[in-house]
Amino acid sequence: MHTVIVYESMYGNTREIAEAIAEGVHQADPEASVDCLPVARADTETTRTADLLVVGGPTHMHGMSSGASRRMAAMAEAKKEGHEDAAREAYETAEGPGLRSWFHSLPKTGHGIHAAAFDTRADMRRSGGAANGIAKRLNSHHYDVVVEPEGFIVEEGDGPLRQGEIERARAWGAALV
Ligand SMILES: Cc1cc2nc3c(=O)[nH]c(=O)nc-3n(C[C@H](O)[C@H](O)[C@H](O)COP(=O)(O)O)c2cc1C
Repeated sequence: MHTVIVYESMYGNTREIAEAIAEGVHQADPEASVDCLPVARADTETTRTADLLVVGGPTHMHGMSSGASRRMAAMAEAKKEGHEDAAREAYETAEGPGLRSWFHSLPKTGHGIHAAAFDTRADMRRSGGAANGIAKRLNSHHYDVVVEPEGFIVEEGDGPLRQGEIERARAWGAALV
């Protein structure tokens, strides 16, 4: 069993959730190999070998991020005093590929392979969340999306994650295998 988790993250919250999901998969199936990769490092060779593909990203403007929203995210961080390192990381991420362009290069060869979508978001009530768009794209690449898209909550626009979300992500990951 080979699980590949691909994430996009501007401020690190989605990365933390992705890593917790990886821990959950590993706890549920210690024999499984798990790759947890930022979108810039997730090439087609890695995804080609997955038996389970999990994809997640931050919610921007009620959906998946765009080039413009990622630049906005980096600029917002740069305005905050004491957030210089986070802003630098966010700018680097904004320069790299987002999930939208990653899906363009993902071969449509998912036939029957299990998949799941998640996002992080600031407010459940206001937002449809990026996970719906991710699940739609997984479906259009012929993956078999086996659970409802899931959202994990960040307390402020840039985090931290709400208390309990790491544990919830671990349990969500464990239930996938
Ligand atoms: C440009 C921008 C737009 C956002 N739009 C939404 C939104 O529509 N709904 C929401 O719940 N959160 C929104 N957020 C908050 C993000 O979801 C939050 O920054 C993200 O989950 C943090 O994940 P990350 O640390 O992995 O980047 C927005 C954030 C930014 C920077």
